[in-house]
Amino acid sequence: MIVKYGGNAMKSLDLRRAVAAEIAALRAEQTVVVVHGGGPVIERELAARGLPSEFRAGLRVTTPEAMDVVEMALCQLNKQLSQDVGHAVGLMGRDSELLRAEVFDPGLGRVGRVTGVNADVLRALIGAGLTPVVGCVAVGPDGDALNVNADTAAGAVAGALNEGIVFLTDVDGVYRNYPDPESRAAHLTRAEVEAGIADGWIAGGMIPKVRAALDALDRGAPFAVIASGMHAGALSAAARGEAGTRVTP
Ligand SMILES: Nc1ncnc2c1ncn2[C@@H]1O[C@H](COP(=O)(O)OP(=O)(O)O)[C@@H](O)[C@H]1O
Ligand SMILES: CC(=O)N[C@@H](CCC(=O)OP(=O)(O)O)C(=O)O
Repeated sequence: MIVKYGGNAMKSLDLRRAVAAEIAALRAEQTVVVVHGGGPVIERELAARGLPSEFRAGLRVTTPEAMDVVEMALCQLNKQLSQDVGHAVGLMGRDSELLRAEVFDPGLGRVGRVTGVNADVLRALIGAGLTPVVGCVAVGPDGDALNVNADTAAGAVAGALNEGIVFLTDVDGVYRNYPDPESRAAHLTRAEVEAGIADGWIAGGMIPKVRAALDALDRGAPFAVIASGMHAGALSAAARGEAGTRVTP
């Protein structure tokens, strides 16, 4: 299974370690590949350098200067997470061309769209009993780094490995009436997702997440669930289909 671990569910060291412990526990039952973001860490490092943060439809406008900061911040986080999870190897998309990408939209700067995943590297690590922990910086056609939204990267990895995916975040799933948790949708079809984006009740960072879920299903993932990483036991409940929002074709 692929676990996408985002910045909102790692805002404190305690939370980060709690999620890592859940990932480690899940590994007793099944093979796990972790794909991570780190939005809040990136924000902090950009702010420390006086660089602005601007998002369009959930994607960070990434100047070459910001790209350096994104890569630096995510590389450090990658090593911390891989240590937290244990028996793991931390990799970025540049390692063995694990994540290849092209420029998504020149207006967003160095933001990437994934064009290829080196699944053999992941399979080799898994075969050696190691958990891959993948940071969402890809290599572009020019050999330079591209900033890929971590949900998008995780969806592409799930598709390439034909494995199911759980997107961990700070809400219990997709709410029909955000921020009311009572309005969580247990299931959403592609048509409902598209309508939700068009009508505006799926917004901001939830847009790349639902799109990545659909993309993962299109590429061959057997299931895609968006769930909270904020409560103990949430990951295994989501993996069993007992929590979160399951996106279906
Ligand atoms: N319909 C919705 N249901 C739940 N969350 C939503 C919805 N629309 C927008 N959101 C926002 O999406 C956020 C999750 O996306 P994001 O902040 O990118 O998370 P992460 O950093 O965990 O990837 C939620 O915290 C919430 O603010
Ligand atoms: C292009 C783009 O938006 N890249 C994201 C990559 C990190 C990420 O996605 O982190 P979360 O999973 O914590 O949101 C960014 O720069 O914030």
